[in-house]
Amino acid sequence: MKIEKVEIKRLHLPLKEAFEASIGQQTKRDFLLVSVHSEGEVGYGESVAMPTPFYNEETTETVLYMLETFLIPILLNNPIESPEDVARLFAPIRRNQMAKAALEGAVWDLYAKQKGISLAHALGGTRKEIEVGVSVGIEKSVEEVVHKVEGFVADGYKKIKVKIKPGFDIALIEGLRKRFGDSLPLMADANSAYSLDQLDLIKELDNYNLIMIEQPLAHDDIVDHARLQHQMKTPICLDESIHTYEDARRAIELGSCKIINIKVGRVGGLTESKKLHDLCLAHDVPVWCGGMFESGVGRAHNIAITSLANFTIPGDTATSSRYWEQDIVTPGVEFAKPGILAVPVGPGIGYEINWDVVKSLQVMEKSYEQTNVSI
Ligand SMILES: O=C(O)CCC(=O)C1=CC=C[C@@H](O)[C@@H]1C(=O)O
Ligand SMILES: [Mg+2]
Repeated sequence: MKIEKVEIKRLHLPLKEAFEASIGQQTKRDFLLVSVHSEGEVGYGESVAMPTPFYNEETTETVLYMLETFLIPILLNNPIESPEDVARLFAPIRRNQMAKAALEGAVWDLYAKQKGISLAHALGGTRKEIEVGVSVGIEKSVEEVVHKVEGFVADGYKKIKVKIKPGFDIALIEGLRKRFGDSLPLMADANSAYSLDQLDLIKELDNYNLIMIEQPLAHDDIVDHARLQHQMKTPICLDESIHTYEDARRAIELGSCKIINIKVGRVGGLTESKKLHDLCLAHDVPVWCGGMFESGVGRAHNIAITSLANFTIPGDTATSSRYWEQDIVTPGVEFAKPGILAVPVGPGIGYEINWDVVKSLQVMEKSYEQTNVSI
């Protein structure tokens, strides 16, 4: 397959309401929609980097820079047989996982469309439906979060993830358990807001039957997490600490976690996500698909990867209407049954782009064709 052209559109997509976590507040997505063209077919991918480097080191601007300067020229100048070749071509470039994933995801979609199969099928997925969880931000009071969760439970979401930070943690979890009882599938995500100095406080969370605690300690740590996991019965789940298959291998070996959140962008794409999935399966470590407030394009990629067998925990693959007044795909990503999304069976991502919506959100557009630049 020869990639003839790559297009990038930068879009500003406002969230229905602000979302707060310990790392700051989000009010809109500022992201890149990437299209790759070959032999009349077009594949789509999405950059999930945030505009600010508070979740990880990448931003919308760094992704744009890496795409233009290195990744797109490499792709345009090297014919590929399959999407796995893209990961191999990008391997000499260190990190910049979200930039790599945006382009690699578009090639996976293109590849599946050329073969006339769904992206899920191309990835080796077997599920026809996936269970869906929802991520709930920090609010001004425990009551406000409880109220939000009431709505999501009524919608049928299969897992509730609440954001915690020091000062908004134990009372919140206690309030939720009081209101919904012990059977509510509940977890907490700290986005690295704690250190081992707060060990006693973190250990208190063991009393609330949480499915897991996501990334309680530093974003670049696996050693302290291992210390913590050895002293807690609640499974620790790693998010920010895992960027590659090798990171996961080391974390599993150390006992730093019992669950891994696979975010396709954070680990550099679908090929690496698949490898990570297989590694975790071999070690009896369940995985789930985390979200980055994706538009329908990124959401469709997340649904496809979640169709693999070891994605046994509902992911943050909420519906389009959870975050957007109008998504950029049509139809929007919505439940087939409460809490359940159908895995699309049409070619590629299985959703069409709504170009009128894209046009209304677009703040920049660029196109790249074969050059003589060699990297
Ligand atoms: O996309 C979703 O629904 C989940 C969003 C979400 O919880 C997160 C996205 C990005 C950074 C964090 O705030 C958080 C996470 O860490 O998982
Ligand atoms: Mg997280």
